[in-house]
Amino acid sequence: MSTSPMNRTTTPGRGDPACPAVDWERAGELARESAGPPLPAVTRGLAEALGHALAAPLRALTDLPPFDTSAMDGWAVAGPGPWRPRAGGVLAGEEPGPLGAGTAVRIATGAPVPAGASAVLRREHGEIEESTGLLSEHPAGTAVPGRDIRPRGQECRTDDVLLPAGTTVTARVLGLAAAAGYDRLAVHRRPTVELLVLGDELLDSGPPRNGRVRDALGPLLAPWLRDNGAELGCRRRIPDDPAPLRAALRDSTADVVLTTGSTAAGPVDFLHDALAATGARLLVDSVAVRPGHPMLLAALPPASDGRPRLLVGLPGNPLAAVAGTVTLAVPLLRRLGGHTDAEPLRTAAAAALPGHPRDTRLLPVRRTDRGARPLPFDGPAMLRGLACADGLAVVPPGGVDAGATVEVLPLSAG
Ligand SMILES: Nc1nc2c(c(=O)[nH]1)N[C@H]1C(S)=C(S)[C@@H](COP(=O)(O)OP(=O)(O)OC[C@H]3O[C@@H](n4cnc5c(N)ncnc54)[C@H](O)[C@@H]3O)O[C@H]1N2
Ligand code: MOO
Repeated sequence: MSTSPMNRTTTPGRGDPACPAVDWERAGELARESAGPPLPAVTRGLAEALGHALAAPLRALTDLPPFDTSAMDGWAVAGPGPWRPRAGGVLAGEEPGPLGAGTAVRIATGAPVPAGASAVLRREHGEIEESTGLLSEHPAGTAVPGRDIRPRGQECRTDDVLLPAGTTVTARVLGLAAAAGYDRLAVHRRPTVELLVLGDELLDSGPPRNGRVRDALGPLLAPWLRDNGAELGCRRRIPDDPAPLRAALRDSTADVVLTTGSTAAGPVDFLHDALAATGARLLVDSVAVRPGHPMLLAALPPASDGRPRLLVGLPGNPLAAVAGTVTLAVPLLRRLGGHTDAEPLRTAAAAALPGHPRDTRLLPVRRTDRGARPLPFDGPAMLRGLACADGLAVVPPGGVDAGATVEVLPLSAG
């Protein structure tokens, strides 16, 4: 009997009626459950904390604003006018002396308001009369007590919880943490990921040629995974040969190994065999979703230091791989990294969204004023629709009528 790969007939685990495809929602739950508790907390400088999840609530280390602050350029005034202006002025960053009743001092936006001041009079509302040298307000009654003063503690008091644990550290969170006095943050360690791209037909540069195609998934997945809190270590191509794949699965020290391709029953689809040979345990072996149904999740034997290791097998067809990413990889990585799950987004369907007879369908859509609009070029091997999309509609079996509500998984702008 020939040993050519074309003669392989084994399809371990697949198409087996005793082992049906997992329901789409359940697949995401299984991915989260397989993560176990989030990875341990570590301390990081602000810039390094970007993309991690907070391991503890972010509590204010100060009142904000930390002192009564001028909201405008003008004069700090004490009591009703007219006022006698004091020499000099108060700039942001200075600590002014107290202001006596009936006097005023020039003040800049952001400067601490002197003790005794009752209001800030904007530059455009004050005038110094040449004859008397006194400052008066226009119109009268402008400098009511508290006007244009941001009172100490207006935004928060020391120890207030500003953000809960599990919040993803974004640029906006870094800004708030710095304002609240932080130099370092307690965050969860990010899961390390090794990305293995399978397929001898793949090219790394230039146009497709001689029956070969470009690797679209390496460039697509690396930033997508980082965006979901992964620390992407190694990204490499594995030849269509069982031995190097087995070695890669055995030797990887990453928390999560992500493979692309080789999930199905083709002549060189060695992933199932390699998992079996490595002693991996299949947790999900195909999901009732289109595209992407051959996706899989497995527990690899632990690392030498005892750390659990998981594997997500993404199908090779590019849109199917994206379906596997949002179904299994993203929930797994976010749970490992300690990120709180986002609330599901529901919106109207701007047009009928065609469904699969039995399985969930993930359909690239663009969110418009009238709801989620399906995009052309949504085949499993296509990326053209996805590149224009800002969401993936989760279309239940049978489809969604125009105007009906549908869940949408948002796609980041990055
Ligand atoms: N007899 C059956 N054949 C197939 C079935 C099935 O149920 N029965 N399922 C189909 C479905 S659905 C999918 S999805 C694919 C999954 O295949 P694999 O995960 O084994 O992936 P490959 O065979 O390696 O590749 C499939 C396709 O994708 C292209 N590819 C792979 N990697 C990349 C990449 N990094 N960048 C761009 N394109 C990639 C590859 O060249 C193939 O064209 O199986 C179906 N077959
Ligand atoms: O998963 Mo295949 O259709 O799901 O390309």
